[in-house]
Amino acid sequence: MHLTAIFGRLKAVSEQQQVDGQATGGTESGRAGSSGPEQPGGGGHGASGERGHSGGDPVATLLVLGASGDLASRLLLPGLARLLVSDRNEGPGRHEHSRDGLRLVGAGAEDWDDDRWREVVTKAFAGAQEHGDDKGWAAACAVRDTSRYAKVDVTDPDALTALMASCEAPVAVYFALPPGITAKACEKLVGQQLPESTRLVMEKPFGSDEASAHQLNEVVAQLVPEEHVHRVDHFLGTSTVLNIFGVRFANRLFEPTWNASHVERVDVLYDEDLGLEGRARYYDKAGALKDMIQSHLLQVLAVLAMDAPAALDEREFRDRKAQVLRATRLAGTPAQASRRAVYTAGRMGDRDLPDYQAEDGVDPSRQTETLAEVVLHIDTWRWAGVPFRLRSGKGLGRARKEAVITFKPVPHLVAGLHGEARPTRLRLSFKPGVINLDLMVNAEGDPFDLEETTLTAQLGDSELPAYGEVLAGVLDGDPLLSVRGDTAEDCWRILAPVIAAWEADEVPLETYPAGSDGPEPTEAFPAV
Ligand SMILES: O=P(O)(O)OC[C@H]1O[C@@H](O)[C@H](O)[C@@H](O)[C@@H]1O
Repeated sequence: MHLTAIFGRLKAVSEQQQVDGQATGGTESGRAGSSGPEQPGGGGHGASGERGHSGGDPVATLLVLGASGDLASRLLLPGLARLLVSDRNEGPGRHEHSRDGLRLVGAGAEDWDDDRWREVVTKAFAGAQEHGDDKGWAAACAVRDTSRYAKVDVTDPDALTALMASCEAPVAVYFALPPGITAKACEKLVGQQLPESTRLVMEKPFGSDEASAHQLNEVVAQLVPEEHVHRVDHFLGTSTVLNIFGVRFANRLFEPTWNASHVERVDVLYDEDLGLEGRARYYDKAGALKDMIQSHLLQVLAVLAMDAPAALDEREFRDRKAQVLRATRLAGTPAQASRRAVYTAGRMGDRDLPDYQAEDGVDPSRQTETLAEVVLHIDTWRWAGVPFRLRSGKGLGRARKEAVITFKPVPHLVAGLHGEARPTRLRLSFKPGVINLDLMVNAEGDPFDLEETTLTAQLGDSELPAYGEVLAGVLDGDPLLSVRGDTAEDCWRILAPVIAAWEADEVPLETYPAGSDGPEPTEAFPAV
């Protein structure tokens, strides 16, 4: 099922609840999303970001800082083009804002002119034409042809605010920049007058530990209200992650069993058959734990484990996610509940991968892991004692990207049924979008023998790629799918003991040949 379809169905409920909330004064309008002051003093933000409501004013200008970078050309601009050619302007979706008249401004340190920038935009937009009709493509072309470029030093607050002021408001400022530069640019903006209703869009990692994330939240809170901050986690924009809502909350079958009484364990796996792919400069400093688990997989865990929100609006949804993450902790000591490994030379598919530590740009003394696993517990009535294992690695033989919910065995197997009753497993595959339900049934031939079978539902292609979905939220002024400030801090807090133990070399760095299934399974880290 598509995200749009899910949202389409749930929208009516959400709107009704918002109406009810307004009528009864029931929206708790003082809830601060992040730590830090609730209403910033220094910035010139307007009051349009009403709390408890998804969606504010649609954005008039998308200002991309870091316009010449890889993120802009490879993900952002193609995602924008797909959004513009899609029929999302006309629903059924969460919002029905028209994006006619959207302005796109690229900015960066390069001495480019408008033509040079438009070449980049043209190239990045080209692939979207086949996904839309003539009207959609005309809308994308209009944005492309009116886009402009500005040279700017983003750490010069006067220059940056002057550029923002030259754009039609509301402006969404997308920091497609390394996190250190983004943080510096934000710090410099404190005390500056920002245009009305400015949105700030920031990529992962948000901070480098709990304290720095907290500090950055405090800086950002002085610039704009929390609802105007979009901390991007593109996994929240993938339809297959969002389809977890459909499975969980639109079926009577699963929700009553979605708890510690019936679930044995939950595994969230993101095994990639990719190597470094030229990203040593970034990846060797991050490693699998910070690159994937600290951000993406904890978000997936939150969506899998949260209580049902009353509505899919930013406050309800993000509150539910935050509750889960606040209750999440490592299931034991780092030595018991975390595992790290690095790939050695091997053959992955039809290519040879060198030893990770021999790759260009890798510093072997850093002991960076290319595979990380952690086991977490969620200390709530719903999940007490259930292990949630998160694992992600590169250089693996098989790309396996799925959440596996393993249910407990039946309490008693009826005498006379032969064979082993293996536990029911629900496997939600992120790529491709497939839902599998492994069940025991009576075998063909002998009706008293048991055998396992799998029911499979193939999910259709999503209308938008993840960055198209992320940008839809940004341009609609809806932070629903972005990470709230308190949650960004919690994700660092959860993994802090692991990071410290790995830095102190208290957990051995194991190895696995590239192209294999990773390190050998153990009791704490079993194969599923
Ligand atoms: O499968 P996707 O959508 O490309 O997401 C996975 C990627 O997510 C990125 O955020 C990580 O930096 C990459 O290392 C990873 O490969």
